[in-house]
Amino acid sequence: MLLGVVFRLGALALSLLISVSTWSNYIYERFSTKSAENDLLYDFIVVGGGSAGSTVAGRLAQNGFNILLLEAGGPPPWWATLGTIDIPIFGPLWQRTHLDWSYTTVPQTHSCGVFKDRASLWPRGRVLGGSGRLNNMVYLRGHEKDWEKWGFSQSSMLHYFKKSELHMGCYKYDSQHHNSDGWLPVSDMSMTSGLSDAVLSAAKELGYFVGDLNTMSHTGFMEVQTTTFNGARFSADAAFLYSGKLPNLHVRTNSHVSQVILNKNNKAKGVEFYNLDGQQHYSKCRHGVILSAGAIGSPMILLHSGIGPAEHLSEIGIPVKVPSPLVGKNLQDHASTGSDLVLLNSSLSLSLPNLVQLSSFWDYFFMGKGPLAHGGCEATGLLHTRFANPREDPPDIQLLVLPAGQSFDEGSLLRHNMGLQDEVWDNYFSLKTDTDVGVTILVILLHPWSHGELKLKSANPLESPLINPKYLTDPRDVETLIEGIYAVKKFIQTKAMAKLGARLNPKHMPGCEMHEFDSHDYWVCYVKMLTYTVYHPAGTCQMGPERKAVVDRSFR
Ligand SMILES: Cc1cc2nc3c(=O)[nH]c(=O)nc-3n(C[C@H](O)[C@H](O)[C@H](O)COP(=O)(O)OP(=O)(O)OC[C@H]3O[C@@H](n4cnc5c(N)ncnc54)[C@H](O)[C@@H]3O)c2cc1C
Repeated sequence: MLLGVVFRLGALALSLLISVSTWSNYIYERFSTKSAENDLLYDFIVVGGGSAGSTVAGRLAQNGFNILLLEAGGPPPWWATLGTIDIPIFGPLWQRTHLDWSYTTVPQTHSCGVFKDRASLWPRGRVLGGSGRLNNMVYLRGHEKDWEKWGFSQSSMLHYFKKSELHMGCYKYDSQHHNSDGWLPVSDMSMTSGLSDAVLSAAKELGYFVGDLNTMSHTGFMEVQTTTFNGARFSADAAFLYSGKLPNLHVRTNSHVSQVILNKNNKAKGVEFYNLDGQQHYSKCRHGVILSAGAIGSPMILLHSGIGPAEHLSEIGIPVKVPSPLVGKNLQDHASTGSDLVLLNSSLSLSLPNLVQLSSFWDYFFMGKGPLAHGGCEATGLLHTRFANPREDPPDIQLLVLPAGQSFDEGSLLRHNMGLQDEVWDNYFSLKTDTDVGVTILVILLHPWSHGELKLKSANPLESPLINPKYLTDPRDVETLIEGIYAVKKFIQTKAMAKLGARLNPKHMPGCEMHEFDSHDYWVCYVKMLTYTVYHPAGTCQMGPERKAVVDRSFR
């Protein structure tokens, strides 16, 4: 209880710091003199300075192009120079602050039953570095079968992964798959709780491959690799925007792009954007506008530019310039389930008491390790369930091992970040004895059959859109998640996990009391109640050869 209060006070102090920084940022942007972009002609305008935009802007600038990067959020706040924003374990603290777009989906009909209004809260970074400044930093490349399905070879993808990588972990001498002179640091965990060791031993017991999954050809398990340096978060802006001297790269923050300006032949010739003070600006480009505003921001900009499904645009009063029926469609997210599903009777070295100790701050700031350097996830696995063919299909389930669950912070922050109903917190997550430790082997659906959509609410470019992921509307997704839960059950029956006293959380998920615990019907109900996002929305600017697709295979 006391620790919960300490954690809450800490969170409050940080929120105050964030508010002060918002205002100082505003005052700086409002009153400082800016160069007049209106008069400049850039080679490319890159919209969105997140993981993708920072990379593409940095690379193009490195190749001599004159680049304008426009980011709606601010630069990392001034207190970030103290290193606070990059402390891995603090990631969840920045959600629902001004660094986050704080989206909420529409109520879900087949999922998310335990969340307020049956909605899923979707954090997305609104700051230079984008969602890479809020994320869990797990570095896991796509599987070769995924790339093949999209028509890219593993070898060409490997070339680019290696090019960007500065591998500092135990695989740095594996030059076939890793590289040590790129710009993006990839490190091993500097601290684990003991859970990943048990899970990896259990994986061996069960006959899974245990080793490097970033070769892109394996299924099996590994301890996670993270985009960190010396224990601290290293987002793409840090890697690609500041790593070289790039005078031809102009980064402009607090600039919300509302639309792409098209010439009479429908060729992009520039963008319209708004500053914090609501002033409208324009910038022009010679070769093109690159939209990298994320799976929410990019389709929004297209729709506001009059590029999208004609009927939807007419409905909200935006003149149709280029009918493109799939803009905003095909929304896919990795749905997941299983938080606090496993109970241990042994304590782990990552716990709230360890986190708030002075020695943890010492370890982090002076040694680059300790509980503060923990990004939340420790080990991961890629599996084929009985619904996927290992010879032809990519893995359909990912397991992500977290030595914590919703109950970790005693209800102070994480449950609010998720929008969990209070009664569900009280009746399921908060009830634990002194000996029980709730941990998570999150079951993640890698290839959802259920596809959703994004639509605009109005013609106001600053208004949040309607986001409907339609989680679990296709029953095959429910069955695949249940197969993942069965895999978790096999793990907790291993000798390695028995040593920690691992067992299934015996409590009924609220709303599923009518089903016999551990029956198939119970799990159907469970996954429909406890459906999490793992924050990977994608697909809203669908790529494809068909004329209907939003972009072609060169992303044009
Ligand atoms: C909490 C969380 C945990 C995650 N954990 C992991 C993980 O461990 N491993 C992993 O690989 N992935 C993880 N992800 C996902 C990963 O961070 C994203 O897939 C990735 O950052 C997406 O990159 P992006 O460039 O497409 O979008 P973003 O990084 O979100 O960047 C988009 C940028 O565009 C800006 N923008 C949006 N609209 C406009 C506009 N109109 N004008 C100007 N700028 C605009 C935004 O402010 C933002 O900076 C996580 C995400 C979250 C939120």
